[in-house]
Amino acid sequence: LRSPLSKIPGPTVSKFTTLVLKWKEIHAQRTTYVHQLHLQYGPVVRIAPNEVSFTSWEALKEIYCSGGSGYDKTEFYDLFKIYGRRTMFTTLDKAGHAKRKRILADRYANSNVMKSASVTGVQERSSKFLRHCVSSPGGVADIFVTLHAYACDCITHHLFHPHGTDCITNKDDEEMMHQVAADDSLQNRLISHYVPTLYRLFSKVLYIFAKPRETPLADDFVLETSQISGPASFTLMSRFEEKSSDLDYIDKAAECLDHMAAGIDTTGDGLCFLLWELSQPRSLGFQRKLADELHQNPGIPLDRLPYLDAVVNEGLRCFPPIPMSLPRYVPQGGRSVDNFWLPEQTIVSCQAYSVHRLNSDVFPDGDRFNPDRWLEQDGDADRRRMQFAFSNGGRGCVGKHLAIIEMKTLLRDIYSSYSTTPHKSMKAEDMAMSDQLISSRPLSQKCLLHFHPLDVNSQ
Ligand code: HEM
Repeated sequence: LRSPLSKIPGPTVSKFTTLVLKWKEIHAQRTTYVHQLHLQYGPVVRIAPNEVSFTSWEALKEIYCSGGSGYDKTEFYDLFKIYGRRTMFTTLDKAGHAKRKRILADRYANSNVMKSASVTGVQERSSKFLRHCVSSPGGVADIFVTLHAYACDCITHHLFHPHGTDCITNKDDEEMMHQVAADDSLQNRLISHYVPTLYRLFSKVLYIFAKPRETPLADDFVLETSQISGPASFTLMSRFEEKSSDLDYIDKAAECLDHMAAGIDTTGDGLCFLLWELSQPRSLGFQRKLADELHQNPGIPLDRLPYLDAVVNEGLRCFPPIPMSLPRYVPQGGRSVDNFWLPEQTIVSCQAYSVHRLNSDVFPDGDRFNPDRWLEQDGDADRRRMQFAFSNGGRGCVGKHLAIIEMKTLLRDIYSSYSTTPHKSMKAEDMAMSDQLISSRPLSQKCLLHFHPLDVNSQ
């Protein structure tokens, strides 16, 4: 009550306990709970005794960009350690993170991602995705699963080519991909994080009710594949061969598995929500505009298609695959964020879902899917800096360029030749957002779409 945080708006319960927030987390509803609090209390909300959530650009810049990579991460990221090791994603402090990033970032730079061998690999996998969907019985495909397969094939291509997966057609690879993507360990992992002693004592009992994360097939795949020499020169593995003295064998495998996990659900679910939205009757006009742009510009490079760019940006704005808070600690000495003084070690964060919907000066009518907003010259710079789907600053997504190429290639392939509509069995609730540990997926874990061939001549 006497903490400097007592002046921050928020529900009374936040002054006394973290229990309500934890309850919402365990029930996969953290993002919508925090969003409701922002709607009620404004851009700065105390969500727990030692935790504050923000939505403004000033706060976002301070927390994630100050000093280059913003404030240090909290122990929440310990939950994502792999083989007991810290990866670039799970390194908490600035110095450790910068050291690891110097080794890895090169292979995710746009100039490397855009190399012909890299782009051709994505293109082949996108064509395979489309062939698979349109040859499904009645032209109806469950894109939720197939998009994960596509994303897995693309990321493993970038990590290991020519030893990547073929989840779209190979059942064993698909099963391995499921272990990484269909993760139902939310409750188990949160309990291990919040009550570690209890967890150690009762983990066997807990196992019956809440499964831990187990990925034996993916572990084997990565441990084996990351030892094969002679990978293609654009891959992360080839970078590891160049820098072989900097990381040991387990560290390299941990990074690879981490990038697989980071690249499957995010790109897969982001595309899933976007294709679902484009298929709705309310969005068919946007789908038509996209198809028109693609027909009028055959063979034009992906980065010169403004409507395609607008559709991808609007998809990521409305349905950010990581919609929830990215927690950081206020550094030593405390800081002022959005005009509130916060003592050191206060947990602060922004969540993309709220940043994208509540800054109405930048995104008017923020709940509405409207790609056209990205075509307006006015406010363009503000919109792009508030695009928080990949986070911002030095700890923003390293896989951003790869993810964007995957998304644009697939959208171009689909809407150049097909239109999509939802299957009649699908309901809006099926596609409600279900929070996982850090990302969010469609509640029903299925998304059935009809693929209708376009009559190109009548266009
Ligand atoms: C649409 C797709 C994607 C979205 C929306 C996305 C989003 C994000 C976000 C929000 C972060 C910051 C997380 C945090 O601070 O806690 C992040 C970090 C990261 N992402 Fe992505 N991501 C996507 C695809 C990918 C892909 C394809 C890869 C493959 C390598 C990848 C690898 C990573 C890694 C390694 C980090 C940690 C970066 C660091 O700490 O420096 N992501 N991503």
